[in-house]
Amino acid sequence: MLLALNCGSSSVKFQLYDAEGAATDVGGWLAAGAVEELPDGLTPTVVAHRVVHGGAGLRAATVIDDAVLATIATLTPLAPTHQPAALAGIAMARQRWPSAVQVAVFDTAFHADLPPAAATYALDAALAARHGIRRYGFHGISCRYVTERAAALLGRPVADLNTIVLHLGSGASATAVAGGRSVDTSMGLTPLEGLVMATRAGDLDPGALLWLRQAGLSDAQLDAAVRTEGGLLGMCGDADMRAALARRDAGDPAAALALDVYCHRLRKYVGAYHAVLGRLDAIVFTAGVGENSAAVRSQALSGLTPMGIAVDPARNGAGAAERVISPPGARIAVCVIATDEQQAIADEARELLRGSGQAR
Ligand SMILES: Nc1ncnc2c1ncn2[C@@H]1O[C@H](COP(=O)(O)OP(=O)(O)O)[C@@H](O)[C@H]1O
Ligand SMILES: CC(=O)OP(=O)(O)O
Ligand SMILES: [Mg+2]
Repeated sequence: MLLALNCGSSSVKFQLYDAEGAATDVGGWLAAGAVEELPDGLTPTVVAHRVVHGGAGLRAATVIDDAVLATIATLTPLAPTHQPAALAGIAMARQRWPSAVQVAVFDTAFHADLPPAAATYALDAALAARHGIRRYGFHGISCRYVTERAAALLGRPVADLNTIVLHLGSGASATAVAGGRSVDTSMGLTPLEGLVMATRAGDLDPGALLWLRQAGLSDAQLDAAVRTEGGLLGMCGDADMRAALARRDAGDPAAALALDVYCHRLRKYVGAYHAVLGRLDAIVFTAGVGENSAAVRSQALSGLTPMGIAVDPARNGAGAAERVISPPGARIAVCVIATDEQQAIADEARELLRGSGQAR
């Protein structure tokens, strides 16, 4: 039995898989931090954990030993919303199932081979190297999974497909995937860069932080401004997209502006990544907002018909978990694909253990 554990910023998602790799009926989610409340009676032989940041040292899924654990812990300052939850999950699992193999599966791994032109920040090279400042990228577990599912849906090999993945959950990111490889992604050194998120600001002039520091904000206040009190929450008072949409539809101008900023940022990344890829075959919407909000999907891609990108209003309404929502015959397929990070974590762990002969 393999237990996949996804200790996230807003929840703990878990799923148990049998020896054949099929999901059992033991699975669900708990509130963030409630990892101790996993059901009794579980006896996994493998526990596979989602770890958001692997840094430069952990570039692929790996069995967790003390050295790996120490490396994961050193990356906490670069992902303070996520890394402590993963460490707590690993500590709990090691204590509760001491003979199980613990595996870490990294959000950064899918982006480990980003082209240098996309991974490098234009800083003093020695400074950047000394402090490990480069683009790592996140949501890679989800990106890889939905890219493969989209290729299957469209009946084309992953290797032939150029895709933009829009993972829109609490955290949100855009990724350009060329033939199954990540070639650019909007999150960077940390999961703060890029799109507008529930409470994270995303792209910001670094001068704004310097200016706010000049104005007397403390380190903790600067952190809050961009990580926990920005994004949708900061602009309109609601972090939850459903609430923001309801407020906009009821005529709240702050919510309307927040939605406009959110969708404008998305549209800008779609255009940028179309240029990065040259030829674009598919755009994939996934995660809580991407899977469930027809309003965000249509607003984000509005006005792009001259680029061959359109959403069919009838298809954009509720429908199958994996479906095409562009008009029939469109040059660029727009898809909705429900992500399944637990399944992807389980698959990657099983692949690793099969390779090292530890599968069971
Ligand atoms: N029907 C919906 N319409 C709009 N947003 C939705 C809907 N359902 C869920 N969401 C949004 O999805 C987000 C959470 O996405 P999810 O992928 O579960 O996040 P995470 O795993 O990062 O915590 C929340 O902001 C929530 O408002
Ligand atoms: C990396 C990241 O931001 O993850 P999440 O969207 O689950 O917060
Ligand atoms: Mg998530």
